[in-house]
Amino acid sequence: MRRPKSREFRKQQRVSEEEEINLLNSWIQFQPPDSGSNPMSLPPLPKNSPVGRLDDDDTYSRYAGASRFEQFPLSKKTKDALRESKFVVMTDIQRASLPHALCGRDILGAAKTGSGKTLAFIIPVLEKLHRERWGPEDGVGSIIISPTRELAAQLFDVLKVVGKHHNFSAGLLIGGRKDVDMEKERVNELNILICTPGRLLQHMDETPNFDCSQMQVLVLDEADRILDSGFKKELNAIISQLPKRRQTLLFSATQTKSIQDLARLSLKDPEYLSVHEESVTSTPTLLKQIVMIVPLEQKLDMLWSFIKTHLQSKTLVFLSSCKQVKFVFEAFKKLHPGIPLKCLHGRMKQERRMAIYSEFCEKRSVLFSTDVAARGLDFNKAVDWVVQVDCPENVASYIHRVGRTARYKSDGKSVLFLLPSEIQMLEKLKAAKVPVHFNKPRKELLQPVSSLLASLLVKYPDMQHRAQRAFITYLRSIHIQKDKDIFDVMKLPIDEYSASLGLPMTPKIRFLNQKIKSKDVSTKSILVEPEDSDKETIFEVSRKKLDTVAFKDEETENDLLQLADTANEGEVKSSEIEEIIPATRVLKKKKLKINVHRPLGTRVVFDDEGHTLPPLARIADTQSGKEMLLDPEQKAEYYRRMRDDLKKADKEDKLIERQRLREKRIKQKMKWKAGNAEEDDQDDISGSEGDETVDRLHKKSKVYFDSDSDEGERNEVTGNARTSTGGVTLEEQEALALKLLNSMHS
Ligand SMILES: Nc1ncnc2c1ncn2[C@@H]1O[C@H](COP(=O)(O)OP(=O)(O)OP(=O)(O)O)[C@@H](O)[C@H]1O
Repeated sequence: MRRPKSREFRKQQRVSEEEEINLLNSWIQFQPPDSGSNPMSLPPLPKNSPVGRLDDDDTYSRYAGASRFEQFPLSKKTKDALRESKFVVMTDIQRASLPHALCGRDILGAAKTGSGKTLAFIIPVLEKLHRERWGPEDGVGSIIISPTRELAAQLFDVLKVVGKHHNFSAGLLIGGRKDVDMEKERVNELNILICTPGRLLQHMDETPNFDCSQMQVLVLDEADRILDSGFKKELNAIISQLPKRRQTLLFSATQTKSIQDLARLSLKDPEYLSVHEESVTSTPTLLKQIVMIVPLEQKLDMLWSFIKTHLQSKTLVFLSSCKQVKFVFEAFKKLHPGIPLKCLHGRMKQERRMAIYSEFCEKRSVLFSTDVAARGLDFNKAVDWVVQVDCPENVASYIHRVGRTARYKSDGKSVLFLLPSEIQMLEKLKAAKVPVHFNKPRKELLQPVSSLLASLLVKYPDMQHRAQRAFITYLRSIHIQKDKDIFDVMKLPIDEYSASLGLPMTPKIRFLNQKIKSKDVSTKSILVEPEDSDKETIFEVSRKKLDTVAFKDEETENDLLQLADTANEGEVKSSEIEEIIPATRVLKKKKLKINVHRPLGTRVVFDDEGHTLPPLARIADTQSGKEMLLDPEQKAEYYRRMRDDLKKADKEDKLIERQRLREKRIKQKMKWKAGNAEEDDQDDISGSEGDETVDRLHKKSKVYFDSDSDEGERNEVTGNARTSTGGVTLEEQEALALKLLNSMHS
């Protein structure tokens, strides 16, 4: 009951003060009511002050030429915070948008990445609520929506810095946080919400009495992303619950001009401010952008070589799926490149995601990421390199990814690996005013990694699963791309790619089976067979002799990348690309190694035609006989049972691997205990307790896991309970299979 009264009171108060407030325009000495001062007794107007409402064109033009925050009619609290944070001179987008935003107009703001768009909407939000004398009991006054959690957290940090002298309450509402109940209790007390669309909608749907009917300013950061189809449903639902009378601010480096998109937001006579539209380039001027043609099967070699030759750089690597990120990160980590590696993707727990983000801000390292890190993130301005291993889905995505470096006044570099079949991307970049240098790598610095990966996959069976998943998801990501001019999964050298990940055999790709069957010409056919003399030069982009110019920077000596032809920027012809010499399949050179330590039951068996057979298939073959397989019904039954057996065998393999890991951990624990026991021995000669512990540990090590549990999650069960959970030993498994086959045979 207190709230309506309070709003009513404020309304009356506003009416009575309107003239004065309008004149003062809250630009100095204004104390909000909750600071303890009497709101009715505003300080007198300073003489000759630049007074006047900001919502008339006269006043707008008065401030349009201002270049420093100090010159703007902002509240003292905002000004103080800006000055303390060393924000003195405004950037182009701030200078262009602030006068309009402070007048209460709707804005569509577009400016290059790293050009200060965040302050261009945080300041108007603070000023609007400040002028409205917004207090805790007024509830939600502004909602700022960001497409990703990390970006939302970053915006929250900026808000805390610039709004530190104000008395507003603000909340960060993002998915993946467990304290949603606590949020529900407090969300109505918050004045500024910074949120991701999903979490905001969750509160709108679930939080009792969640009220944003008084909201004044709605901000969409990375507006084109939030308005695109991925967030369509959420955004429509959100908009339907917001008051129509509001100010709406949309910002992005790649702004949408789609009438349909904008219509959904019911903008009122918006100002379209694209401050860099006339600029020669659509990317930051201090950004050096390189494109290299890298065949799919050599991407990891190239990435590995890049990392090894840029150990002093902070590098952000983009891959197209979580599973690729996981695989490349885990595999490279095991190979110890000599620089810390990190990974970031949407499947990680939120706390971990935030921790990785902060760590990467602080330390020189290589961060492998999906597009969760593509937009808005400002890693302390210090990313040296952005490496796009997989081609972005479109030019906008390219611009945002490279925009993680060369922010504000810093410089930066980026490199994009393009497949020969993705050459059309160059045309699109050129059309979008993205200046790229076409480079070829220095082959003497290349360090192939595929054979190392193959060994890794033998040593760590779980890595094989990761590699398979990475393989499939990459192909799927290409398959589902909309832009078929660039992405064509049928042009990919699938077997070679599989081998380059270290996989012994190409995994089955169900979604492509039909297509692949009908594919009679592989991509190899479009590649020209190299002449003998060229056979080793697998990374030559063209056989044409080009004058090569070294890329001049502090890392020139070690630089893997070589500028092929500066005059050739973005103008590589497809005919040249077709001359790329195909790589020899890595596995051909690899010596066959037999791993005697491989766990029982995991040996790969091949049939006469070279196809892999599951462990039990061989037994089936010897036990069954061909006649039985000729009968269709029996055959179907046989296959069904065989499938069940294979599932069991697969579970068994997983179980063994988990057990192996667990035993390894226990051994380590024992070692550690033994170390401690040695120390203890000096005081306690009997040492019996230590022995008991070891014994206990031994007993404990005989555990079975429920193989249906999620990856990484284990449900331990005791030996007695194992049959009830489906845990069986390998011997039992094989005996069962034999029994089954015998019974079928008889
Ligand atoms: N007026 C200013 N003076 C000094 N530094 C500024 C100013 N405005 C912004 N910056 C700094 O510039 C960097 C980039 O700003 P911001 O993150 O707002 O860019 P952006 O345009 O939103 O980029 P993106 O398009 O990638 O989201 C930040 O580190 C920010 O602190």
